[in-house]
Amino acid sequence: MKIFTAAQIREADAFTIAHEPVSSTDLMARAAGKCADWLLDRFAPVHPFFIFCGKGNNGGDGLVIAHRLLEEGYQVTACLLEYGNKASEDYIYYYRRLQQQYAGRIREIADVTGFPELPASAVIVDAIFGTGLNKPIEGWLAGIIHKINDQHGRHTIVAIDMPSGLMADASCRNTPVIQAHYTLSFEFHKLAFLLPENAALVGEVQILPIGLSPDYITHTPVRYHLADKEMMHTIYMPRPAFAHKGTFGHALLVAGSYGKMGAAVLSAKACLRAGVGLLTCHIPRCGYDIMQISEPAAMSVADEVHEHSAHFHEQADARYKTIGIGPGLGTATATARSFEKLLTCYKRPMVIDADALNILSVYPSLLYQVPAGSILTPHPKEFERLFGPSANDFERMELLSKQAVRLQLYILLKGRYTAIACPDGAVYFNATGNPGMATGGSGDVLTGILTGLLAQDYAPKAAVLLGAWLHGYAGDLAAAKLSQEAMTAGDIISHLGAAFLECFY
Ligand SMILES: NC(=O)C1=CN([C@@H]2O[C@H](COP(=O)(O)OP(=O)(O)OC[C@H]3O[C@@H](n4cnc5c(N)ncnc54)[C@H](OP(=O)(O)O)[C@@H]3O)[C@@H](O)[C@H]2O)[C@@H](O)CC1
Ligand SMILES: [K+]
Repeated sequence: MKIFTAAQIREADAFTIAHEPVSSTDLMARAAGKCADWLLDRFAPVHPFFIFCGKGNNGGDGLVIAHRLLEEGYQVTACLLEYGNKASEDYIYYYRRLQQQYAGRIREIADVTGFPELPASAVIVDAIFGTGLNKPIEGWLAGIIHKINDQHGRHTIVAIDMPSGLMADASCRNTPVIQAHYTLSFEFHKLAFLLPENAALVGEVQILPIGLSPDYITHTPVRYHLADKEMMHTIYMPRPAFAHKGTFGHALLVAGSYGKMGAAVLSAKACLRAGVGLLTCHIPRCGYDIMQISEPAAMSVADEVHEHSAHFHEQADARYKTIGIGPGLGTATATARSFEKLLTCYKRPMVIDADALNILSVYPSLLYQVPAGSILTPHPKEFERLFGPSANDFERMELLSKQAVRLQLYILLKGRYTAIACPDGAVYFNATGNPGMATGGSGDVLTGILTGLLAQDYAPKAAVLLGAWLHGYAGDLAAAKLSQEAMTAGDIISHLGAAFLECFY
């Protein structure tokens, strides 16, 4: 699914009205009607509704919703905020209709003292500002936003299109924004919904299709995308019937050090479960028995050094389709040196994670040696160590995309919506996964999966999109069976098979 900017959403709106048989008032009726359907489905008539409307088209949506709920016999107060702006044409149209039939249900509010007393079990609908917000909310309107937020623990707050005060494409940190329990948004996700800094503001997001022009949607280029199942079906490659283990590549995993062999084992198991043909693990001498016993399907090569690996560059030759490096590796100087040498001799796309990323952040010039098309998988702290801090999440997304272009790498930034930046600057968000995966070893599993997919000849972009999707999907299956609390990284691996089956069989 494409993620459009606020300006593009306005364009899509205008394009639809110009090219499809729908007027602007009808499109508003359709969009707001979808919200009303959702509200009617969710809340019984015992809930009194307070619908706060601004004077643009978001407010117009609020008026349509108010009218519809009144028609259905609900108790509704339409709270119209009179802040001096000229109302939009569609707002005026639906205001007149409401005024004609339900004048008694309209309440005009011109300052904070006009904020209504809310009875128990009231539902607040926020239709104050949507994509047209062009500056932070100030003055008494900000007071209304605070008053609504004060009700967050007592009443359900449903935002229409966006929580008022939030901008689709820019940070609103430290400005007044509605804290919604639900956001009912039209047709597309907005970038703002996918960034951690807004997690407490948007609540649960419902995307409601409103029939915007498919022509516009298909032909308008965007930077941001939300990965979906449909996309995975175009990526997944079923196995040929006459396949043998040579068909699915030989991967080298460079991982583990004294006290951190678990990371190497998890990564190896995940790589095998992702379908690699053959796997060799380069591990420190101390980890040899551990790996051999924990994962008999993997071959092991022990380093000369006991506690960490320092000679893996000697291994890295054309036998290996790809290399996954980093989980539990440690950052000993000898390890860093071996990594540096590996980067001069091995030129295929590889997967770089954890301590291998930490080595890159200590020796940033090595970043330029990383083979084009490789996949880096930092969490936010590792990302900051590599590329520096950002003032907010929007700037971090810019930086992510810029660095992927500059270095010609895939950079996967872990999070609730993991963001994957590509060498052409495009960024894909992954929506699978859950907070149960915020647990030690989860990243090592991802490295194993990505390495396994690259070895099977998935192109790096396909591998990183499919790998992130499967990792999250398996995590969701594990959480459904075991709970988010009780699941461990190993459970992600043991649900990978079910994830493949559910998604592709
Ligand atoms: N996408 C679609 O296809 C569809 C979209 N629809 C709906 O339209 C919504 C977008 O409508 P919109 O463009 O009229 O903008 P909206 O957010 O209502 O506000 C604009 C008003 O706010 C004002 N204003 C701005 N900032 C301000 C501030 N800080 N403090 C005070 N005032 C401020 C601004 O004034 P200005 O600064 O321009 O003078 C203007 O008066 C969209 O979110 C969705 O709900 C559906 O109905 C149909 C299908
Ligand atoms: K709103």
